Amino acid sequence: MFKVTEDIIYVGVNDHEVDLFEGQYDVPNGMSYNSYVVLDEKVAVFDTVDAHFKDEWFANLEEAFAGRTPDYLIVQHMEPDHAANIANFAEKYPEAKIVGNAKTFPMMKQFFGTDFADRQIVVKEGETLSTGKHNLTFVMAPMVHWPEVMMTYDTTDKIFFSADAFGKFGALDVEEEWDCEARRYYIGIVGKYGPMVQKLFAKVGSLEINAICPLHGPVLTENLGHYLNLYTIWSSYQVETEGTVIAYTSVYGNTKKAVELLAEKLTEEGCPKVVVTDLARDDMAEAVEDAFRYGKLILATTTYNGDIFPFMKEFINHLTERSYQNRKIGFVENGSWAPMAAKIMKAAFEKSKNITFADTTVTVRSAVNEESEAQIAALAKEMK
Ligand SMILES: Cc1cc2nc3c(=O)[nH]c(=O)nc-3n(C[C@H](O)[C@H](O)[C@H](O)COP(=O)(O)O)c2cc1C
Repeated sequence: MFKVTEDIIYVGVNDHEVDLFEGQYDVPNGMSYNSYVVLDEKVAVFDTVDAHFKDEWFANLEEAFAGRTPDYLIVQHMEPDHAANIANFAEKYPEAKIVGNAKTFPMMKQFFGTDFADRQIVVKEGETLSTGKHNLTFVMAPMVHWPEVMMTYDTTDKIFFSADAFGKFGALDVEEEWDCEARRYYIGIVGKYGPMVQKLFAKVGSLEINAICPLHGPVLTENLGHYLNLYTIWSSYQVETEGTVIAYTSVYGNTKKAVELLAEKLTEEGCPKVVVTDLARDDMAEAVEDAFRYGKLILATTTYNGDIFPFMKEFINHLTERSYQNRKIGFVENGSWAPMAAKIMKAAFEKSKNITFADTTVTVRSAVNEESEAQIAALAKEMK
């Protein structure tokens, strides 16, 4: 627990047990599930926490309440890592009203069998809830990243409660820099919804904000421009860092040899940053994060039973599913009798916006030879 401001207290929890966050993300430094209390004439609680942390969260609440009882539970997001304890909270604090929007309560009924009809406060865009000194204005943020998400601006302390936006992987009791795990989190969880993040920014961009209180990761209190700038880049699918990612798969090492040679040539050609990732062994979410971070991408894979290798297929799907765009892509294919991987990979991007393709395709027939070496040198020149 800690004070965000004089009246706003952090009452969230850290989770170091979670094996795969949201069922797919490896989170070596765990996760935090954030919840906040506004202690004013009235007491308001922002969101609950994951089901496994009811007792710890209740203990934090009681400590923060210091003998008072809550008047409101504000539900900004219904995903179970935040909403799992709504019913427990409602039972423990029967006087508290549940604040949500028109999309919140039907989802609540689905998860808990009740929508607390007699205790609802249904809010709309721009409506304000006063707790006394604090005026809480609600900002709808549909599909950032669920339909019912809303965020809240406290006009008094100028605090922006940002739901899942501005969150990151990693518990709060682990010291780590923000950008990498926030980028992997954003691209993975919010990446598909860039246009909705842009719509949200159009609404809140002019607000004076002293701190951002997300539902995961640290409360952001300094240099807020840095975070807003990154979200602007990420949500508009722009290149954040100049460089070239080589994402590859290789069964017996020949495609890998081609990739290693290509990485060398790229560096010789003055490429500012070369990132190489083995899609079968490296963290897939990290590879996806890198593909969105840098401006150029080389996909290198084996032809595999007349198709492409499974990890490459999965990787490309992660990109196209998140509206991967505004990038340049090059291909390295391997095939021992009928190489066709480059054609298949290129076709996967036919609906993607503003993608340019390198003129050179590297075709390795089983193992690198003089011909494919020359193609590798040519591709490096195009993709540096
Ligand atoms: C299970 C399996 C299936 C393959 N299917 C094809 C194929 O359909 N067409 C083809 O030209 N090569 C095929 N290959 C050969 C690979 O594309 C590639 O030439 C070979 O694995 C050497 O590359 P590597 O050392 O990077 O794995 C296959 C390889 C494996 C292991």
